[in-house]
Amino acid sequence: MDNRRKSPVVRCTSAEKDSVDTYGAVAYTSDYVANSREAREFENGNPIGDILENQGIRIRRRPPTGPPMHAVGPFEFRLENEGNTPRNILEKIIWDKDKEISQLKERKPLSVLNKALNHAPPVRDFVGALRASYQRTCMPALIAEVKKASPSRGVLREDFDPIQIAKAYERNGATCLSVLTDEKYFQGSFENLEAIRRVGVKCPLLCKEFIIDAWQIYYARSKGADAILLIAAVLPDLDIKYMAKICSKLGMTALVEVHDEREMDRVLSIDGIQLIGINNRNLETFEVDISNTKNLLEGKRGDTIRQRDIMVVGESGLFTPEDISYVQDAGVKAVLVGESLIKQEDPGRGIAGLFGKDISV
Ligand SMILES: O=C(O)c1ccccc1NCC(=O)[C@H](O)[C@H](O)COP(=O)(O)O
Repeated sequence: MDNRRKSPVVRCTSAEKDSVDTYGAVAYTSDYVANSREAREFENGNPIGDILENQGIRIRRRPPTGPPMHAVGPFEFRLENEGNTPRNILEKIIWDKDKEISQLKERKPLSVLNKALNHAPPVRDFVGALRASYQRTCMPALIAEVKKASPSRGVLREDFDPIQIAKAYERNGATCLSVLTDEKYFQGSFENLEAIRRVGVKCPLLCKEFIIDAWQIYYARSKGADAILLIAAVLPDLDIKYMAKICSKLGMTALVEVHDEREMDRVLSIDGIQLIGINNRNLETFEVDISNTKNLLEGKRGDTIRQRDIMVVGESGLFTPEDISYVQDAGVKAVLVGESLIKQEDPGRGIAGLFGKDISV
């Protein structure tokens, strides 16, 4: 029997260690540390950097070397390290998130979070609610997004009251809510998530975050989240597998987001994924094209999804009843909508406008 995968000690070459640090594949502290890194080393015998490249992951977890600016000599000339400039907005968000999480983790280590989990509100069945809604209405279930601002559109709504918006969404037929928690780029917060649950909104809640560390899943649960987002463009397969496992242990749902064929194929090769989001927005360029949903659901991919009864969510750029019909015809059973609702004078009523009818009945 080959016991190597069970060994608790894994030695990386320095090149491997550098690429682990740069790409920052999840830093675990359990047996999984050994197993996942080991698995990575053994997968085709390649170092981590090559494995990520093989999976088409271009987003680096942190700058390759040193800080983006550094001081030189006694006069403190500041030099820009151009190699350390993020290649696109998604990479910039991830680099900032990485720093933010290391600080948060120091303040609230897992031992502290574990205690908080005992006081968290009970988990609601996010994917179950979407399935039930689709079966009941034969229309895509709505995940309505509580979103104040975004990097592509700036501030979407000045008079932003997350609790009133969440209540209005629920009253007007949303099945689930997506709550942005990133502060820097979306002006969201975990306080919003907590408050929405605390005031008695019953819709299951998706914590809309850039998850790059398993710690964030426990944190989201401690704040009342029922589901989290895993972005395939950012996370290697092993991270998705591991994080999806943590979700199911906590009773949560993982919404695994893809944007292109390659990401879809990667996610379909992972066992047990129940909910896949197809983002019509390219997070590197901000281009939005709803035909992306249709393209990714054509042919064999669509067949596999139907055979496995995977629920697909159409995400971003949905504004009209025609858009909803278009993605439904393509095969989605749920939609995730932010901008087109939040910009309405009455975001709750905006739901009837989006679907072309009142869906609260
Ligand atoms: O919305 C952005 O500008 C954005 C930029 C970088 C990363 C993620 C981003 N958005 C996340 C989402 O995909 C959307 O919030 C969500 O799908 C709703 O989209 P929309 O209905 O178009 O607001």
